[in-house]
Amino acid sequence: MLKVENITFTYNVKSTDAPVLNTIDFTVNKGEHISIIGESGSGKSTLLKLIYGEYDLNEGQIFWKDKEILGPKYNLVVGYDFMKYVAQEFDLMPFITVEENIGKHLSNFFPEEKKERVQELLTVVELQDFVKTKVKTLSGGQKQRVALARALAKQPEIILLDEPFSHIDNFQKQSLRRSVFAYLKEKNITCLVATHDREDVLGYADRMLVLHDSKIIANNSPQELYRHPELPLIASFFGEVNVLDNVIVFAHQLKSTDSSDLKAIVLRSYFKGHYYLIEADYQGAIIRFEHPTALEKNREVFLEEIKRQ
Ligand SMILES: Nc1ncnc2c1ncn2[C@@H]1O[C@H](COP(=O)(O)OP(=O)(O)OP(=O)(O)O)[C@@H](O)[C@H]1O
Repeated sequence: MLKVENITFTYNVKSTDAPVLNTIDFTVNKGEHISIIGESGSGKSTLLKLIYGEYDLNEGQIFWKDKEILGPKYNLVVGYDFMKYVAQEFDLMPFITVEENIGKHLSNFFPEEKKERVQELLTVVELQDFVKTKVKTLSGGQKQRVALARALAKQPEIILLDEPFSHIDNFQKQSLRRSVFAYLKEKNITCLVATHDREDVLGYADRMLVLHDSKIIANNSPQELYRHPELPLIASFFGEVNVLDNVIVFAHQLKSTDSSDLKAIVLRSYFKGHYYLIEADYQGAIIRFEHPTALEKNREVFLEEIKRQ
């Protein structure tokens, strides 16, 4: 189990700046999949780096099982064998092949096993055709996949992923995500994923931690946070949000009807695939709802709320 106990961290200890993270406290069970979300600059990467032991904490402690994770003040070499961290910058060796990068820390005593292991990992990250390719010739997305495979090579107990699919194109993202996350679950590897992308979360995360103003403002399952978002910030992670009479209403919970008290004037329609997102003026403020077709500007619409599914 990972225990993060009341940690506080400031990059510049001498400054009077507010801490980047303030009394952060949570636990993660073995094999659990946690998503860390929050606006840009909310401290997601910093939290992963602290868990990895890259910096010294100002206050608090971090434990993996009974082992305390310590920063550079106490450790000559950053990091532990049981934990891997895949940063946004991948830190690969450019002049050797994909195969050599992934197998770098695997034993050479059993060359057949090593080859099989590398092959297995290349399948997980869907990079089978690039075994002998030199890393420097790969695209950003391909490098990101090599970094993922390398982190998995020695089967860590816990893996920290910072925006793991940010460089992968949309054509491959879905299937790669399924493959990597299924692999982590199957091997019971605990994972913490910092992300902006709700597709990385929904369907995969057991729990979401939401960071805001240096604190954790929510720590719950995606289902629970979707059904009962306490703040627009949390709700907006799941989709377009309106606040009507202090109640959070998703755009997909509003539909047009023949008449209602909620009268709005259409401003703009956005094509979204199987629906249009309509932006309308409601009492001088913007309201957004979903509609099967585009609606012409200045048209009057009446909206009603449908229950959250
Ligand atoms: N090495 C550093 N030195 C000083 N300040 C830093 C350093 N790294 C990050 N920060 C600051 O700490 C805060 C949190 O940054 P962090 O990268 O953890 O946020 P994030 O939530 O991961 O952001 P993003 O979603 O944009 O990646 C930001 O205000 C950032 O400017």
